[in-house]
Amino acid sequence: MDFTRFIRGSTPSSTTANATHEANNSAEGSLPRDLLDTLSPLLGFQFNPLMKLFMILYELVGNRLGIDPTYILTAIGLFWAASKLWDQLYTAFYALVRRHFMSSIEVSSSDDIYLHLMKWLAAQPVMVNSRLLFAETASVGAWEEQDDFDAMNPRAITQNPSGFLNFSSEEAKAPPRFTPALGTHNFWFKGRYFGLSRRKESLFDPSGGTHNKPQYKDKEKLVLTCFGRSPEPIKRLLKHAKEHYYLDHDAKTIVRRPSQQSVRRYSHGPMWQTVADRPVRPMQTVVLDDEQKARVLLDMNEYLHPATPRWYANRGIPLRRGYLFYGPPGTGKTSLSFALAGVFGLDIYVISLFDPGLNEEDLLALFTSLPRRCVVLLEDIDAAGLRRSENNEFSSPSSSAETKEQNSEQEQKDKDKDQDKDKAQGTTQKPKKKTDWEVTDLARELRRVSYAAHFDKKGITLSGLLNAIDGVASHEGRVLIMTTNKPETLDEALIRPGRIDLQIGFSAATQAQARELFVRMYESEDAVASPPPKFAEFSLKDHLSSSPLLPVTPFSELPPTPCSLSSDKDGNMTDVSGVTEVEADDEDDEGNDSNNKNDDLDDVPKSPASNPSTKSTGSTVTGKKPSPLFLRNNNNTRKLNGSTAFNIDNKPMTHVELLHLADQFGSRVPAGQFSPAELQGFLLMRKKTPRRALAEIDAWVQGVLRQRAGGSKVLSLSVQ
Ligand SMILES: Nc1ncnc2c1ncn2[C@@H]1O[C@H](COP(=O)(O)OP(=O)(O)OP(=O)(O)O)[C@@H](O)[C@H]1O
Repeated sequence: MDFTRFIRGSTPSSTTANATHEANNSAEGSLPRDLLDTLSPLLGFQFNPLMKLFMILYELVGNRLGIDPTYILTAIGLFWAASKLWDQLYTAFYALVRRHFMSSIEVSSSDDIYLHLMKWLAAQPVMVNSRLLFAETASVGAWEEQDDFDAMNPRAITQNPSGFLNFSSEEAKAPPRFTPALGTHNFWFKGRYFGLSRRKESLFDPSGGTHNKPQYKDKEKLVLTCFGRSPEPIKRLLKHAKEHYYLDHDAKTIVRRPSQQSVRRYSHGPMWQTVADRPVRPMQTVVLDDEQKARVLLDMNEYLHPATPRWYANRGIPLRRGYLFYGPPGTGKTSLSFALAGVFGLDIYVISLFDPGLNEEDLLALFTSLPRRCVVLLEDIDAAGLRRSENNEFSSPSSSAETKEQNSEQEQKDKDKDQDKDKAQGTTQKPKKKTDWEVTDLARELRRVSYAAHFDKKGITLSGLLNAIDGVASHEGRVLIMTTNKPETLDEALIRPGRIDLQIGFSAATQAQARELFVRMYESEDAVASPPPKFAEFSLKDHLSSSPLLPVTPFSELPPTPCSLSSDKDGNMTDVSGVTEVEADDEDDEGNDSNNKNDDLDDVPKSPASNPSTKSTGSTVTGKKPSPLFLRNNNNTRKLNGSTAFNIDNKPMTHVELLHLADQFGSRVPAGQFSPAELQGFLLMRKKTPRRALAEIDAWVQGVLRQRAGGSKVLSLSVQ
């Protein structure tokens, strides 16, 4: 349609003039000057700079190209309509194809699979080279940094002129992580074409999260599609991404804790969030009586065996296992929990009963959402103060009379303190007027208010905890570990058999344990860096054959392992694979070539139970010999038994010498006086100077004992 003619004809005021102009225009190439002139005052175009510009362009195109601009406008309009039509058709066609010939899987950002996929996608070259990317600051954990450092990555740490390490520019050097941006992407994987759509949606959070105001929260979703009526290729892709994610997790223990309250309750997000993945703690690094270690290891292994659930079910026993680790602070309760999780390749789920955002329903929901096999760690269970109240009802201090007692006790103490102060100042005991407020009064009042708030708080009661642990709706399959410094304060209901099946006691270090800590601190790096021990390292043929629970697993079916645990005909457990200890006996150490496995086997000391030189004292073993079990693998044993020198503090030292120093160190530490954590602290301050540690241990022991006798809880610089 010729718009110029149409408009021209529709403007009556200019009909006559048009006739003349038309003749001129036809001579000049039909320029629509008249049209514009006519329309401008009518539509007020002359006031609109944009329209003015448009008119100039309109004229220009017409004059220069000799084409009627109306044709161009018409063509653009048609193109636009065609593209819209194409869009509609494409969407309809794609929806049809998707419904009948494609498969898709959606992944929510609140799920772990999302993390797996994102990590995998970020490592795909096709994605990295994509034009639509999302950049994120990649957080580097302490252990990854170590890997970087080992690999001599250019990001290696710099030193400042004074020779000290300097990390100021470290963050700046960290490269960001690129993932596909919001929108649609396509990629090939193993010969298949996949579509990936990353979308964002807003969810209403009535809890208000941190600001306590209802708000919308963004949540992401990934949709993976592929051609074909089976989603199998996508499932394979997800499996691959998961394997990729856990590639280096074999040597890691993942630590999780409850997610934020708002995520758990309102966003339908995950109940647990990962807070750390740390290197597996090798079992041999936990210094503990071998018998105790073996007991818990064997028990846990039996419990986690795939045949166990049926055995339990057939007998109507709930599939749950609980351990109580008790003992003074710093004796290795948490360390053993982590080492156990590492041995069995389980994640650790840590719950703090002090978490103000945790109530009984949450606790139950958390236990219900645990994976099939995992370790649940409830630390310092005594400090939560869960016990029955006087009328025999289960309650926490928040609702018990105990707290009230504590409150009034404290008030009484405050009053006594005031009186003492008065006495010391020689002032007479004048009754104070109600208006004479002092700082102590204010403090007392504040405490009263905080106690009142504590009372109001809906905390976790003992019955709530018991219900979560082994109520009818409670999760089965988990291993529950409770740790406590004061087992005697626990309610017997909490630790009755069925809830706690095994109790492991920890105590201050014996001399043998002090010696072992010394060896571990200074042994060569090669010896320390043994592969993370898995359960399969312990061959349990003999044990299993006597077990009522499990079918005998043929020895050959167990994966090849660097060390094995077995029991002799008397039931004493010994190491039969080369996980051998180094004899404390110098004669044996010197000049003995222990590469011969038979020699190693001969060297294996008997378990404390069968060894007359050692004596079991409940939680610890006294005696000279260090732990024979779980100590180190064949290679390390070879190194340790040999007289090969390794460098420590740039000075050569043979293992024989190290063991000799360790013996002396152990004999100078009084048994049962220091926790392994304290000894570790002392050694860490001298972590590269074993000879200095030996020279200073006596002074340290005397200094600490003296300070303890003086009631001091802090160590002076001279003692440290
Ligand atoms: N038996 C042990 N063997 C090896 N290291 C130990 C042992 N006990 C303590 N440590 C060291 O001491 C530190 C504290 O240990 P851990 O946290 O396991 O003690 P804990 O008994 O759980 O203490 P708490 O009761 O205060 O929680 C850790 O660094 C650990 O390596």
